Amino acid sequence: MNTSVSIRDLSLSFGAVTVLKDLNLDIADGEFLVLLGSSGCGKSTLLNCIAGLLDVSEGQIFIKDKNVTWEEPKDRGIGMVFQSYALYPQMTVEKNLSFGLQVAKMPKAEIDKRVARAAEILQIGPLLKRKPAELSGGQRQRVAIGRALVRDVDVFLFDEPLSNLDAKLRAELRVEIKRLHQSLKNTMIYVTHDQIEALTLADRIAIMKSGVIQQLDDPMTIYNRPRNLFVAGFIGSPSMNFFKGELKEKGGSVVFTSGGVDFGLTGYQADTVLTAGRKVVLGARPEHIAVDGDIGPGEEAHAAVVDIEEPMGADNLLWLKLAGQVLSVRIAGTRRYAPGSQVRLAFDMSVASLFDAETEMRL
Ligand SMILES: Nc1ncnc2c1ncn2[C@@H]1O[C@H](COP(=O)(O)OP(=O)(O)OP(=O)(O)O)[C@@H](O)[C@H]1O
Repeated sequence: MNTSVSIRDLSLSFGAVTVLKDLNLDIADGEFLVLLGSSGCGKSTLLNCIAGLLDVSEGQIFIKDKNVTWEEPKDRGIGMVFQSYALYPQMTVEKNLSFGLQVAKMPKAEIDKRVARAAEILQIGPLLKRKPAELSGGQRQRVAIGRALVRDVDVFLFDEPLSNLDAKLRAELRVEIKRLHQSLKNTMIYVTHDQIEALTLADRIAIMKSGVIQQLDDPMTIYNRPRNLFVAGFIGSPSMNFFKGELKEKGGSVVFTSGGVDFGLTGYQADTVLTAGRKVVLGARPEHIAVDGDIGPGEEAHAAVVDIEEPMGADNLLWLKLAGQVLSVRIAGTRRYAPGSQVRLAFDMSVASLFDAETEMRL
């Protein structure tokens, strides 16, 4: 791979607290990489190390094959977009865009060209004479992106750029950022705790927990083949269903058993040999369980009872009881079930996940 950013054995501690430990990560030229994790997992710290806003304790950072570990932020070829916009309040939008270039003594004609191009790409031309206070949150964030854009950087760094916006605007700007990446093809590293942003924007997602990357893969692999229980539970809304149980021998093959109910594992794509006696957790996403009429001929089905339903327009989320456990199943919004209804359920094991109960790793 043609590497744009390379992080080697990076560690960072604040006093006695180690936030990042021996972290390695290669980001390809033109890639959209999302750092995803809950609050405090170290994703902003990692981004700030790449930006040069924090000194690393150990390790090295390369951008375009150049060791930038101890370079000033301005010399790294990066542009950063923050959650808080960080615009100069007393300057017009135009001045906010051009100021950095003027300080760098760029010729006026070139500055004008770049500002005009950024304004066109981000559709902020009519706002150039306004000050930040006269803009909406979404417009301010466009200006903040424009400020990185005019600098013509190799790598864009985004730190939760959409967090301060309301849900509708967030969805709109998410699409714009994706469009921006498709047209510019720059390397982009994007920090978020929002799994929808991660799944929709990323070429690859690095999911972090306690300063350690848990899985680095394309969104569909992360969604369909989570490496461990943490990733499986973090990605997906509504969450994946988890059943505690164990593997057992039945009629010459290994099945999963839980609460006295046996589930055949036909179609399961195991990474390791499945051995009877092992304590495991079965994970099944709500849309990977078929109900009644959706069950194919000859498919193994189990009796369950509807507890409640949550109609959401396009989808209906059924909460059911099976083998003494509660699970959720997503069906079409037009299909309705009264509480107490008896239904049949079939699990699609080809897209299910099995985890070792002790190590929590995928089997
Ligand atoms: N200057 C600092 N001094 C001490 N600890 C810090 C400092 N900055 C961050 N930390 C700690 O480092 C850990 C990682 O912080 P970081 O901001 O990278 O997390 P994050 O995943 O980006 O979370 P958030 O989404 O809340 O910003 C946290 O436990 C935080 O308390």
